[in-house]
Amino acid sequence: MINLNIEKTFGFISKEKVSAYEAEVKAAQEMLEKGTGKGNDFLGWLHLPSSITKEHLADLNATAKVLRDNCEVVIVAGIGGSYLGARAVIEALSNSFTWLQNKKTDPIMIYAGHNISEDYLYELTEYLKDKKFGVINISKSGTTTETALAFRLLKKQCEDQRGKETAKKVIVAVTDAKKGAARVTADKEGYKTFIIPDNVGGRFSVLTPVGLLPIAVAGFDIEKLVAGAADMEKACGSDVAFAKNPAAIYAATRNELYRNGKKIEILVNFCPKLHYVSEWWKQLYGESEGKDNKGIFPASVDFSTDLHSMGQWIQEGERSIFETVISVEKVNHKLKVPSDEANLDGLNFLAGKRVDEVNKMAELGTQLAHVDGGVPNMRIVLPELTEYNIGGLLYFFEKACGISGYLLGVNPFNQPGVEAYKKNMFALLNKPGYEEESKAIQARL
Ligand SMILES: O=P(O)(O)OC[C@H]1O[C@](O)(CO)[C@@H](O)[C@@H]1O
Repeated sequence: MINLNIEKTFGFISKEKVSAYEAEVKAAQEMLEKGTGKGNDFLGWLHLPSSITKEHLADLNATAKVLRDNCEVVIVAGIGGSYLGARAVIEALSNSFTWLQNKKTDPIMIYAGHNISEDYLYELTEYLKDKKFGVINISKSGTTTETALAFRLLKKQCEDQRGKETAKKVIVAVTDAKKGAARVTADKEGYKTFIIPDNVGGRFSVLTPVGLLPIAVAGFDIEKLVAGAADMEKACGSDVAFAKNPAAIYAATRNELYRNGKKIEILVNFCPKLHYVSEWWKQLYGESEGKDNKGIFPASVDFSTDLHSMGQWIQEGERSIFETVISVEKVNHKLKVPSDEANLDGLNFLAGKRVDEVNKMAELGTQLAHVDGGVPNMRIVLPELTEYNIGGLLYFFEKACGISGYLLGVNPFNQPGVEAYKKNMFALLNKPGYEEESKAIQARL
């Protein structure tokens, strides 16, 4: 279970002011529970962990086995909420170099449909030429251009390379029950499909088949992931006292910081495996809160890597930021710094120490330096990188996001702003149905 510490924000905001959010948070929790707030048709994530059945997990694991048995590479085609959650979990739990090892017990997971780079797609299709590959096509709307484009290429290549019958077996669709082109194709081709519930938005969908299927295919235990999320659902429940509820405290603290001019939250890790947890978190908070000309800007850094690039800005730039650090208490492996008689690099003062001890001192030193430099600091401790803990972390962030959005006074469950670029792109590409927009945009060029 995670542990949240907000002590190092108290030089900047007061404990009393955070505690004073209790009533506001209670109201936000009630809006979520009773479905009386904005975006109330998208609350399916709220009690999702505790409602996932054993049968559903067994169905996912059975499909994952088909892909694992028949594929050396599996492509997860999706964008935003339709790939970030899966990638966040898979990368957090994977050996950093698995994909380079010769003896593989799990399929290589590759992501596509999250960009429109011709080089990326060309290089991917080239790489796949001699591979037994499968595809998980993930799109809630079933019409997202980036994903549909990649899937068109991958479907054709899979059928050409592996034959239509095998392709049918190794292509799985995760999409809406009825709507969208991905559903039409899956039904027509007879693919195995999983449904994304109507009332779960993309960025809250990691615990639906959107995240669970790829995570199971990659070889991780989705039962433990869901168990961790379910325990966190309890720990962050509306019946848990404000002071003991981590989602409530996190939501209150970040809103109090925002109201005091801290407009940017930087999610920090000291473990590169967590890079995609930050990417997932950025979409979750960015799409949920960045609207009506309001919202904390969610940013992220990987330390100590980025201390050597962004560290200067964070230490001495404009004081409009705060940090939320995810700290992993216990690493998976042991590696000690060797001693060296010549000591040419002068590192013998570290000899015999675990590498993680050096990392932890970098973490502590950074926290003290940044707080001294005027950066409020929250700390989330994860006991270990396991399915259970990651499941808990993801649900914690989701619950806090729902509360935080209501504290901010926005609808945390829509994303009208992302349509603007799509409309222009379709107009520029002369998509049927966009004739008027095409004319108007051409006149502006
Ligand atoms: O699952 P879909 O419908 O392809 O959408 C992918 C992503 O695109 C968005 O709809 C934004 O356009 C996100 O909210 C979503 O996670």
